[in-house]
Amino acid sequence: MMVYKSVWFVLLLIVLIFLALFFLRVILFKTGFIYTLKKLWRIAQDYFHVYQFFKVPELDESFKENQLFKKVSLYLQSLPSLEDSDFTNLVTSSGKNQNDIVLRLDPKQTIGDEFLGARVFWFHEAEQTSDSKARTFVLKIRKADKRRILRPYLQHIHIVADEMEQQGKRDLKLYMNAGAQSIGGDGNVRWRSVPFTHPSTLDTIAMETDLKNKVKSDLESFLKSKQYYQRLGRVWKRSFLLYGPSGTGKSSFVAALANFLNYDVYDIDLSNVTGDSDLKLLLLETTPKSVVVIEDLDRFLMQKKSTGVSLSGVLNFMDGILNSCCAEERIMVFTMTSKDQIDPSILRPSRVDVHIHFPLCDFASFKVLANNYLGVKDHKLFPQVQEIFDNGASLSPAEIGELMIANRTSPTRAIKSVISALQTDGDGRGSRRSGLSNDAEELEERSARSPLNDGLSTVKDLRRLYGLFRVKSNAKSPSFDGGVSPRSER
Ligand SMILES: Nc1ncnc2c1ncn2[C@@H]1O[C@H](COP(=O)(O)OP(=O)(O)OP(=O)(O)O)[C@@H](O)[C@H]1O
Ligand SMILES: [Mg+2]
Repeated sequence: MMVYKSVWFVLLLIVLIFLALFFLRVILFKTGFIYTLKKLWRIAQDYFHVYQFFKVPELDESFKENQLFKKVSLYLQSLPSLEDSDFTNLVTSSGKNQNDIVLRLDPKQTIGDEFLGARVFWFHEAEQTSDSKARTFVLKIRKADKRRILRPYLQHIHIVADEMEQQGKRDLKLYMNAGAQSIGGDGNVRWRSVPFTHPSTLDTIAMETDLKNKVKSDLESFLKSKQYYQRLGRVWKRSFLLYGPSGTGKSSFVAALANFLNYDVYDIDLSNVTGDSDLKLLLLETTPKSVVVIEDLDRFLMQKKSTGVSLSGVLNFMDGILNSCCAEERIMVFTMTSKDQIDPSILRPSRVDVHIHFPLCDFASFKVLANNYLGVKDHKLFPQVQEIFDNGASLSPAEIGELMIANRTSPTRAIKSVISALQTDGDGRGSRRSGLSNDAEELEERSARSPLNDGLSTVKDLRRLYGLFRVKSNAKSPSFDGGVSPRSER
């Protein structure tokens, strides 16, 4: 009887021990008791170390964006400790894909990072100035580790951030020059920015395939040629002159360039520039890896009223002589309707590296548009469309695109509306093919033209309805007026 009782007692004891262990495990692992112990241990360790603090402000002393701040911001997003920390901010990406959720360091948050066996910390410091945007990242690093790891750690941040940029994880920005009135000593900057979300890509631009491939390989070789440019003592920039009638895709091409390269865009409005030195300062305040654009340069140069920017100011700007600012890659783009009345010095060889002509739509471009807008690769009406194009009739891609959008529910109706618009409005402006020429060497021209047709048409209705197409000047884009013979263009 006694043995029987003690067996029961032992069994009960074992069950109790198991239960106790089970509850202890739950308490230790599920309640964060261990985590708290670890944290206390780390705080105790930190207490006995001497730390140094390195600040990375968002703006430098001349209120220019600090590139290191951008890189640190990107780098911190990649840290697993940000995801694992007690709390952090979830924000929607301000970039192209607004459905993306990204993690952002909270102003009250400190996160750790490990590098070469050393532990470093990052936190935010928001400075309360008149400009509420003044933010600073602070790197906290043990004094004993500083000499060993600081430099390699900063290099590591550069490498990781550059990789992330190349993978398109950087949110691109569109900068616009704010005008003289907003530049002051109180921290106001020359450039204002908004997220750059233009969806245009080189694939969605309708242009000759050969030309597109040449542009792509030109850009790729530009990206790889840092040493080459340095050896030649030349500014590491590439410049493009885009010319062609309104609505042929020049601005869309600029956006496509930025998306292709993953570069920010600086859009210079010359009417907001007070003078040549202001223009230089604007260029000085652009950041590397950017596309700097001046739109409608011909219109500006031919304007009667003076804006303070001289031709030589523009030429210096185009040459990017400010080597100090342009040591790193920049793409410059100038757009214009036509090169005909432009001062020859602007077109001098080597001033602008690549000239690209944006013509009115031809059949090949039409097919790209039909694919983009209607999802149609082939259609029974295509031969008819081709014949009309072959006879010289043409419209701008913007006009054709609008017709397709308006009739997008029925591809057949859309193509028919394009056919009828080409027959009534296709005024033979499409007599020049697109071309890319290095140092102003032009591609051949086509001479097919067709008579101008008067009368109200869908395209004209569209023009009136949307007011989409800016009529720049009668001399430069006569075909939009309908009253001037297309032969007088060019
Ligand atoms: N070559 C093209 N490929 C694809 N879409 C185009 C093309 N050209 C124009 N479009 C469409 O037409 C619209 C207007 O084009 P965009 O603003 O790029 O023309 P633009 O040449 O800059 O005109 P402007 O000289 O009036 O500024 C855009 O919505 C664009 O999508
Ligand atoms: Mg444009």
